[in-house]
Amino acid sequence: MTVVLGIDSSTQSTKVLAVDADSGRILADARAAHPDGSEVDPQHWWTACNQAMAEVTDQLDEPVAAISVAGQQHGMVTVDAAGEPVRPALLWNDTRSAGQAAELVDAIGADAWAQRTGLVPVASFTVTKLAWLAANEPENADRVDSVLLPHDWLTWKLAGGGKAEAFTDRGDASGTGYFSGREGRWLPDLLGEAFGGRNPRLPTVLGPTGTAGRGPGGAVLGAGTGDNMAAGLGLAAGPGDVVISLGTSGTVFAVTEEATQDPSGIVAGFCDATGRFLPLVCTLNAARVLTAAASMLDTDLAGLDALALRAQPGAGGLTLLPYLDGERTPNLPDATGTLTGLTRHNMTPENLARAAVEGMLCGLAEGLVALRELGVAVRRVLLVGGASRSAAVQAVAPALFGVPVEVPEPGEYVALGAARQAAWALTGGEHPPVWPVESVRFEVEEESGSAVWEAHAQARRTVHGSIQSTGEVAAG
Ligand SMILES: Nc1ncnc2c1ncn2[C@@H]1O[C@H](COP(=O)(O)OP(=O)(O)O)[C@@H](O)[C@H]1O
Ligand SMILES: O=C(CO)[C@@H](O)[C@H](O)COP(=O)(O)O
Repeated sequence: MTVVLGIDSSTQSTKVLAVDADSGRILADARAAHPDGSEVDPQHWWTACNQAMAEVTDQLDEPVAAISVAGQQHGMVTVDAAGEPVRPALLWNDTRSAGQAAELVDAIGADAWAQRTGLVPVASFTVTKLAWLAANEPENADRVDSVLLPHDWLTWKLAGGGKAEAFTDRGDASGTGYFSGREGRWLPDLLGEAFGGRNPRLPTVLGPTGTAGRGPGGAVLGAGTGDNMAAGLGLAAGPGDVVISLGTSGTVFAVTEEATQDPSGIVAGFCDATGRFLPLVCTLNAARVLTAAASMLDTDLAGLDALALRAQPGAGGLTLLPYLDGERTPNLPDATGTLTGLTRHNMTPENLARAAVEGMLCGLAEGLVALRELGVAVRRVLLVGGASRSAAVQAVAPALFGVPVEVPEPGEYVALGAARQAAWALTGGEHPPVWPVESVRFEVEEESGSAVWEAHAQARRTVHGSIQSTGEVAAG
């Protein structure tokens, strides 16, 4: 048996799966938590990665032949000439660089950004974080020898760190804001302009089956990729499939043959992990809206589900705009959440729970509309991420998305995608190994979706006006 490891180093935790490369059967799994916060010392990820890997390998009889790491996208990991982090990493959900994002858009215009990089800068993207570092911590900026993403840094650490060469893939590179997905190359001029004329070293970009050296025990290291790209690979998403992930972030994405460009900035034109493209919409507020709502209602996640399922669609007229951590799509980095429509009669725990589920899902439903507008076919939604396990989410999602929803089992598709990439790195060839994916299907049974969605859109217009992609809020 050939054993491969897939590692998912995402915002809240590291998850590791050991998989039989021939059948796709899961042999062992483990997870280790990360600290909270949008600024994190990468050493915490390394500690969690080693802890979860050790737990998995202790359960195996065979050696590990290959390893791939999938990581949360966009995080700015700055490394000095001695190979040490210059400062804690700034994560994708850190909004402090919103001002720099707006300045970068003003400098060359949203159309030029979309054409050159597939993206229009918002605070999540690495390029804006480097601009923030240059403006606010110039001494740290001067010490930066290379800039890596979380998955690049972990792969490099697995290869021994120090003098080992650093690698990335086109999927994760496409989320930096200084990479051209269509041309498959870095854009050092954009990086230099954002980073005050500095041009740090960047990792070598590998193709889907490229290898990044050898890791622990001589295991082959795959290129790794961003967590959303890995989920696409783990699910073998094809035409008509839209993946919606309800993790720390909410993401809506599809795999396409052609690169997309959306100058409105709503859909980011990323690359995928198979040589194709991954148009994606991301919200900052997903699974943690439900944990926050459960805590407010003094219950747990199962209790929140039970409450939400007792309420009627539309939550008796309550609408939650769940911008609890600010928001990226729509681009409202400084927003807070809003609950509208309260009356003495509808202010019940059941309606509050239902409004939290509907509010979170409406943010994703907007992403589905944006993908459709770019010509992406939507025949079914594949729902993954921690909150896809919620019974209330599974019940409410089909009506709001307007298409059948399939929840694949088991749940860790980012780690599974990383494992599949590792197996592909061993075999080479045009296509990754075929592994079966079982799922449970939920049909559209209620007509209530469009009314809930319209109430959400109306609340958004009332509270935030009509929102432009650059973060401007125009009354309207
Ligand atoms: N049954 C559930 N209902 C709602 N949320 C859940 C459930 N199970 C897990 N979650 C939430 O999912 C989140 C973790 O999802 P995950 O996809 O692992 O996140 P990430 O990969 O972004 O770190 C946590 O916020 C957790 O509370
Ligand atoms: O910024 C994005 C996508 O553009 C996020 O999806 C991050 O990749 C973090 O993902 P999770 O930790 O929520 O899985």
